[in-house]
Amino acid sequence: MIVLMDMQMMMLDVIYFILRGCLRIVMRPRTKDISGELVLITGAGGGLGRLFALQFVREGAEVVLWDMNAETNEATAKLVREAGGKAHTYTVDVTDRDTVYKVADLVRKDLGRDVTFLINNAGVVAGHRLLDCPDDMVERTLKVNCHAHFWTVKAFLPQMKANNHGHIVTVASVLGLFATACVEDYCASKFAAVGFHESLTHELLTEEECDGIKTTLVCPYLIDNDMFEGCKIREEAELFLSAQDPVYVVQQAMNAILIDQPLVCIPRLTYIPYIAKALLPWDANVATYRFVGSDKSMYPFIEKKKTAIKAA
Ligand SMILES: NC(=O)C1=CN([C@@H]2O[C@H](COP(=O)(O)OP(=O)(O)OC[C@H]3O[C@@H](n4cnc5c(N)ncnc54)[C@H](OP(=O)(O)O)[C@@H]3O)[C@@H](O)[C@H]2O)C=CC1
Ligand SMILES: CC1=C(/C=C/C(C)=C/C=C/C(C)=C/C=O)C(C)(C)CCC1
Repeated sequence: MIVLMDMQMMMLDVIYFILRGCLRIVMRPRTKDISGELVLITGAGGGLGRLFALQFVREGAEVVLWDMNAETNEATAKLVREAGGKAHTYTVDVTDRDTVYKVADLVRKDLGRDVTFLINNAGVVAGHRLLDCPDDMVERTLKVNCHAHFWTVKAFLPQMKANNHGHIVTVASVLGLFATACVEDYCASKFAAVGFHESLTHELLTEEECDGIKTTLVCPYLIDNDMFEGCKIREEAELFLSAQDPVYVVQQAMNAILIDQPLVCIPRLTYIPYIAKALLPWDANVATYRFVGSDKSMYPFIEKKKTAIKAA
């Protein structure tokens, strides 16, 4: 009897959330006010990290910038200050667990307050085919794109839990939802980051005293910057799915964060291959990947990397 009542409640919930999801497509929910929040961004010296810093400051937040490159990190801080915001820089290699914990304590001591938003954005890719990829590069990708998320979340979640307030953002990739050839290190690390993020989200949902801590998984498609320079799908397909403007990607991610959206794929078209992967037979997916030229999309990227290494 109880199971039937539970099932009825569950079905009502499912219908309610589907309808709410549809309504949200046409009517944007109210955004939350993040003025005064303390936002920590990893990989803040780079493309998306820097843009995230500027967007958060525009929304009235204060930013803590972590990057292993002190120079580029300072350059981000300078831009933030020129925009009228407050920025605090720390040189941190996020793969170094002890440093992450030590600097997390230092941030709390220096600023006298808790980090409320954590943006796990730092990311790398080896850019070699599997058999040409040095082992230490494989390890580095997994450490930066996945392991580091464990260390930063373990460092800041206790403060968020104590206040029942916070937001954890994982910048993953569409390559954490479906894969393509020749980026094994990257896909493995991003699939792992997605798994970590989802499990963490479920853990927070099961703990009542954590209902004030939100999570957002950001999965962008190829971005028009240096990281995957050369990556290309079939020309005709590029008319529908081109490399994304980094500013647009960060704006879309911010929109999702501000309405506590759990997952955002950028652009929206990339939800289709994600769903198709689960629904279609493997070979049917392979046929579509071949048709749009995504099976060999990394070849020119890897060639470019090789040429750059030879030239250096
Ligand atoms: N570019 C793309 O096409 C896409 C990127 N993404 C993801 O978006 C995120 C941001 O990428 P994007 O801005 O394009 O890349 P960038 O290379 O421009 O930025 C990444 C930043 O992370 C820093 N970083 C790397 N390793 C560490 C480390 N161990 N500790 C601290 N900081 C580190 C880099 O420093 P340094 O410059 O010194 O190496 C750099 O400043 C990444 O997670 C990436 O995987 C997702 C989808 C597409
Ligand atoms: C595999 C695949 C595609 C191509 C994906 C590519 C080329 C993604 C590149 C993403 C990058 C570089 C992400 C970085 O984090 C399409 C065209 C969507 C069609 C469906 C399958």
